[in-house]
Amino acid sequence: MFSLSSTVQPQVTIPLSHLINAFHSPKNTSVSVSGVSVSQNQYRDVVPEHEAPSSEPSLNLKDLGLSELKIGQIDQLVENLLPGFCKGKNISSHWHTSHVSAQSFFENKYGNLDIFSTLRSSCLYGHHSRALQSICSDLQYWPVFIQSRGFKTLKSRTRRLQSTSERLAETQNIAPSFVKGFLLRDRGSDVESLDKLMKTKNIPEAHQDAFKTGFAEGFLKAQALTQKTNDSLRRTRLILFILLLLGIYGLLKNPFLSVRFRTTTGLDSAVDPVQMKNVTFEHVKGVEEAKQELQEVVEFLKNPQKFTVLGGKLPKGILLVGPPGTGKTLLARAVAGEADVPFYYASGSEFDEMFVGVGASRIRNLFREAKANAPCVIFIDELDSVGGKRIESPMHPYSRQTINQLLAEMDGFKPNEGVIIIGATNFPEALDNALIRPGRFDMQVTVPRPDVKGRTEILKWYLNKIKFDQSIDPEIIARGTVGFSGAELENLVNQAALKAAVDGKEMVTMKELEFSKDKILMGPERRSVEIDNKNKTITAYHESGHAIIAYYTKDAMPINKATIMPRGPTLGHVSLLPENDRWNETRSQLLAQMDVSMGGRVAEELIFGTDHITTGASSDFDNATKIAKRMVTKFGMSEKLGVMTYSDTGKLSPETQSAIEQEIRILLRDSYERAKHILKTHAKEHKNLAEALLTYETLDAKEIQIVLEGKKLEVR
Ligand SMILES: Nc1ncnc2c1ncn2[C@@H]1O[C@H](COP(=O)(O)OP(=O)(O)OP(=O)(O)O)[C@@H](O)[C@H]1O
Ligand SMILES: [Zn+2]
Repeated sequence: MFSLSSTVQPQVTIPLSHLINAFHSPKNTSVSVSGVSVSQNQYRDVVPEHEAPSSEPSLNLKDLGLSELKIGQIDQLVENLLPGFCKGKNISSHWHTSHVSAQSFFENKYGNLDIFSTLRSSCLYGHHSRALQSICSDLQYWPVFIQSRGFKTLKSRTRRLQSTSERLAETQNIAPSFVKGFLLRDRGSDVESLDKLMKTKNIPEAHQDAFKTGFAEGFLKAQALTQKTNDSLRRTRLILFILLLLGIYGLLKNPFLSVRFRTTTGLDSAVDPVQMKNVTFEHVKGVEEAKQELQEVVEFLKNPQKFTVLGGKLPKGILLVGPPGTGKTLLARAVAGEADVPFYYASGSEFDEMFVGVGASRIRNLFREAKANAPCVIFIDELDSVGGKRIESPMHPYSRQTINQLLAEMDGFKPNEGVIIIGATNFPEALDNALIRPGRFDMQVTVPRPDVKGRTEILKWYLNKIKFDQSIDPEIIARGTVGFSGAELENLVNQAALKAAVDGKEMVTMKELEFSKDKILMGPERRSVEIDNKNKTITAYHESGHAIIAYYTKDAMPINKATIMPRGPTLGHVSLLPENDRWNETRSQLLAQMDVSMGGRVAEELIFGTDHITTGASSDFDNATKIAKRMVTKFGMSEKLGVMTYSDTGKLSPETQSAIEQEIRILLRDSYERAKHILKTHAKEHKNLAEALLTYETLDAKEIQIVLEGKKLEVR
């Protein structure tokens, strides 16, 4: 409230807002003060049509008894109130006031904002802060600036809202344009909906103000939250974008995507050739036939012209087929070494990666480099892993790409272009037929396990590389290592040398050779394993069971050694060795092998009873089942199924599958019965041999024979 102290009027106390409203109330379409009519727009904002007149009764000067005020007096009045306010400042001398109710008073402040912000400007507020302040402190209402913390009245709350809207307005200066637009959008509808909301909620008059305050505060909080969310959203987007860029950069740098050969052993030489000068046919022993067949390839590589003049066509691709460790890779290196040409090594299993197309691209790289360095040898080891039968299945839609690329490359150069491709595989039957047709890998060279003669040569070759006792006869060792491959023989000599070194010996003797042979046949000794007597006894009778069956079955392989020393994964072992190389095996030999395998379980059942049989026979049954299955499905040794072979039993009809299983079951059952019969017949020998094993732990063929003949063994 403020008091008009001028002489013009008796002491009247009215709120400034009422005064302001009175100047502009609709009733006073023209303010006739001292007879001067003043057009309405000089004193009030044009109230937009859509704004409904406010509900609050408006006051007019007459009601306030101020109708006789003259215009000069009003200016004088304002001058007293706000000195300098009207003089010389480009501040209009009329007040903008709202004609809507007090509820929307503060949002109309935007229209008045320039007034209030000017008021706030230092020229007025700064210089006149004392005058304005002193006046308004009487007025109890500081138009905009003083937040009175006294009791809350309707107006004061409105003022707070006003100051709140001021804060909102302030943010306009710092908020980005879209936030400005949001803040500045017509708030009228908010307020109206607020009115409506209060009406629908029947909020009592006394609480409406609190409701509005709460609304405004909530709105402001929401604004602040939105601002914060927007900021964090922007930061997150920025971080994700940077990560994406880094990820793309990393992928492009990834060696897989660069589709170059990786620098792992074996593949980089596929692109960078290796000269094999130091490997010749001299280094390959025991495979004379293979060496013969490859000799002509060496001639061609040494002198391709000789072949082109004659018009002869050399094979583009040579396939080396044989079991693991028989010297296929060695032979390919020897061909390149003999011809003194670059050697490109690639392992089939490393061509294909998880990325589609990498395999085909690596093959293209390989052939491109080789052609540039012709004459040369390309060696692809494990050819079956890249040239395997093409799997027509949705699971492997790209398995054909690499092999098709290989076929295309092989067709892509002429036979006498000076590039020889040598492939090696242990499983020729797994190769795609398109690979082995004429014009591709059309020359096949078998690299078998060496025979006793070949083994003797290989043993001599490697023994000559170490210090060994001259009393050693390589042939004896060769006889005792039937079925060994070149790699196993090399390993045997190497292990013997290590054993001699560990024992501090000067040279390798027969003992070390035997030790390493057992190691290769039965696995490394596990002396540290503590086996209790009960388990030792079971193992002794189990292994003796195998030995007895082997000893008393005509076509079984001779026993080499029996031991209850834990070796590798087993607690005991009986090793058998054919007396000479077996190029083929007869039905009775296969049946004998099955019976020997059954000997362990049968022994446990006969000695300890069916309730005490152990799991120790699982690998024996695997072995026997494998032999029986090959007899029925591969070797045509089943009367019922005849000579038909069944390669992929998974694709057979259920009837055929059950017929095959039936036949296998019969073979195994008969084998079990045969073994039971032998062990029942030789129960005494079985017991003697088990006790000897418990005493001596390991018995060789001779010692086993002595025990089974009922003789005494010398004390060791
Ligand atoms: N006939 C052999 N004469 C001499 N050494 C041999 C012979 N066979 C194998 N070796 C030795 O065994 C090692 C392995 O042989 P190589 O890698 O050539 O066999 P592979 O048939 O290629 O085996 P895989 O089929 O597993 O690749 C050779 O480095 C060599 O020392
Ligand atoms: Zn066994």
